[in-house]
Amino acid sequence: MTEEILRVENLNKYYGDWQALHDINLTLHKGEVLTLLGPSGSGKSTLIRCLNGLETFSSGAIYFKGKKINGSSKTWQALRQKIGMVFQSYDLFPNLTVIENIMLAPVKVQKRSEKKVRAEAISLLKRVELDEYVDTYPRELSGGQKQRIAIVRALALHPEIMLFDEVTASLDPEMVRGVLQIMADLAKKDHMTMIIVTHEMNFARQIADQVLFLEDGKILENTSGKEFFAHPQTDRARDFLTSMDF
Ligand SMILES: Nc1ncnc2c1ncn2[C@@H]1O[C@H](COP(=O)(O)OP(=O)(O)OP(=O)(O)O)[C@@H](O)[C@H]1O
Repeated sequence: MTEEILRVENLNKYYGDWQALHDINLTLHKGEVLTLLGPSGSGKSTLIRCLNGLETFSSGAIYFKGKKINGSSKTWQALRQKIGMVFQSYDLFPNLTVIENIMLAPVKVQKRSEKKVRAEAISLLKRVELDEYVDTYPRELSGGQKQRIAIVRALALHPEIMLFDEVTASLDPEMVRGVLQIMADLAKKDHMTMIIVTHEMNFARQIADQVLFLEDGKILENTSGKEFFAHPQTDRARDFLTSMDF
């Protein structure tokens, strides 16, 4: 069995009196890809944000490589370098160039050698075919390019797990494929451990080792990708797949 990277036990999350997540349990091993699927408002973003400390949770526990995460901000600060996150909105710093965006945290936070970080950033940019934009500002890039840079920026921190929250949702259709291809490459070639929230069902089917299907903050199905797409067990999941034209 490969190493356990992340385990969530009985996680509950309230916004005020209202419960957004109910008793969430999941386990993810090194190199596995988990996709979080479910209708709008089912709690996918809330869950992924709890996993990197952007949201607090009300009860339950999260373990990173077997170690329980205590909720202190210091613990999260250290952990966040191991947990790469890419959002729907690219969140690049507008006043920094592409290379400055990528190098900022590895140099300033991780205190790694500037020369090495730069060389690595350039090789990552080559990989996503954007090395000619090293000194460009984000405003001069397309949405798809910005999203590829956001992925590179997260990878430059050498994360042990990558979280992707609807990273193609605001992209023009012709930009989507390039971004999904990079994510597929990370899974297949780098064996990156990943959690992906996506509405791209064909992509999810290709990439998911594990699927969690959420509705109203509850896990209705937790199964292999193969099983979920071939034989969804619940009417809700079948309806969802139909509504996604799948
Ligand atoms: N900060 C907040 N305060 C109160 N309620 C919130 C907050 N954030 C999210 N919610 C509610 O929690 C529920 C789950 O939202 P969440 O964004 O996690 O769903 P989702 O599955 O990611 O949806 P989508 O696919 O539309 O992004 C929704 O009903 C939402 O309105």
